[in-house]
Amino acid sequence: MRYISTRGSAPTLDFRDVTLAGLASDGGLYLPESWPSFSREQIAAMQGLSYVDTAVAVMLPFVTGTLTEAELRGLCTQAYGRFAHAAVVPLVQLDQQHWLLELFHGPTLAFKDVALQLLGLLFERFLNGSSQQVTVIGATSGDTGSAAIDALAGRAGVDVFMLHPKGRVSDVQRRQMTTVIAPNIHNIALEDASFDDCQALVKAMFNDAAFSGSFALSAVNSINWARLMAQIVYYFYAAVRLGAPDRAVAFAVPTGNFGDVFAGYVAAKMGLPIAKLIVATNVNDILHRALSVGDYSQGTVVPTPSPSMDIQVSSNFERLLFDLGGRDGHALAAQMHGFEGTKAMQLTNAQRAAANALFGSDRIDLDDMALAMRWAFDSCGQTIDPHTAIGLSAARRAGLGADVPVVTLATAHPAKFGDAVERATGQRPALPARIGDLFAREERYASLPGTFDAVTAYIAARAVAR
Ligand SMILES: Cc1ncc(COP(=O)(O)O)c(C=O)c1O
Ligand SMILES: N[C@@H](CCOP(=O)(O)O)C(=O)O
Repeated sequence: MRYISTRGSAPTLDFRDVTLAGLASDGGLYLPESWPSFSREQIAAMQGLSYVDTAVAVMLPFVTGTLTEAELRGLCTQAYGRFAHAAVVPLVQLDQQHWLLELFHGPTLAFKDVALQLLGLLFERFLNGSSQQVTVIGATSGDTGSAAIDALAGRAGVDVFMLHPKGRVSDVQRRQMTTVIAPNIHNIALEDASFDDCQALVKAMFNDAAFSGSFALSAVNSINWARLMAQIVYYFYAAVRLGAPDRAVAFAVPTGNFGDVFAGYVAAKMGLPIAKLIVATNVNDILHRALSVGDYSQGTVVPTPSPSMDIQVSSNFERLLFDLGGRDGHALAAQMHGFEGTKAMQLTNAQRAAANALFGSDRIDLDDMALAMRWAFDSCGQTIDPHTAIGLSAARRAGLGADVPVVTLATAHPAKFGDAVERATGQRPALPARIGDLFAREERYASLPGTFDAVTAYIAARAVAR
């Protein structure tokens, strides 16, 4: 399998190089040259497979030429062996129509572990025996950071510089990052910044020839193709359990950077019958505006109790526009450069119509988020986190036929957002025993102004030059 950039000018890469590369050298994002596809029989044959076996079946076409099936199986077994639930990602039924897919049983209690546990092992494998020293730069609104740090702490050949918006992640999220005291982990709290500012700085570092020429930069955000690849798996895993390929299933996805739901789009391209992908945003609603009225313009980020979705520039939307628009990289590069200049972009009618064939969207405010948390708690006995509640609220008012099963992706453990859960339900979820001492651990991080010069100077003083 070869990988091409959404902006049409970067070299095509194999799976190893695309995993280590992150952002493409033309500023675009990599995706496969073509989508692998499964027949109905191949999807039916996934019924009853374990999570690891499903992962191998779904991901093998993407790694062909770089990893053998046995190698991929070994990596998946190791990655998902660290999950605290035997099913890895259990499905929980809420009522006749609604299910939760619990993606938060990994080491850092969020869905990011599903991809980042594997990515950490891929880095180790691809760097093993090479003298290459990779500098990972990442941006986080709370969950990517801790999952990446858990996956990469102490690994040889990798330094991690993780930027988070100071004061805009939950205390549990911050401590999950800043209490990992390993020599290759560097947490940076950006002052007066949003996640979008952190993400823009990461992209600026990749796009700065002098800086990116000095270090072997790599990414752990969902701009890295391997992140999305690992997330495609759970759409197949859930859907076959609910009747696919004979029955189409809908998914409601709490969304920020459009990575998780783009993985669902890829599953559909690969042949999985998906009735609808419901894009659920909080009041930071750029994706809802884009999908409902074509208005993809960057608003000001408003801090909310679902901080991981406080995002107003959704990186992976570029991948969707590329694929929907006939994969014309040069046309898309012009459209994206326009957006980067004006911070606004109107989708064409053709782009909107193509997107609306599969996607629906909704914007969930604080009251509706709290109502969904209460409904799950009072009527179904489930404690859910604010991000999951936004997905569930959108799922329940999507108006899908009663015969369509709707799976809401439960993206984080409720204990990561104890204050918001307690406000909505009156109960404070306990931290799982494995991180029960989180608030007793020492924290270490740097606080920096959110400028390119301050951040690059900090990194340059600590990273290993090429
Ligand atoms: C708990 C949680 N839910 C939802 C999201 C949104 O996912 P995505 O950015 O892939 O759309 C994130 C962060 O990305 C998250 O951490
Ligand atoms: N919600 C994320 C931010 C988006 O990051 P990505 O790695 O999925 O692109 C976070 O919690 O950090």
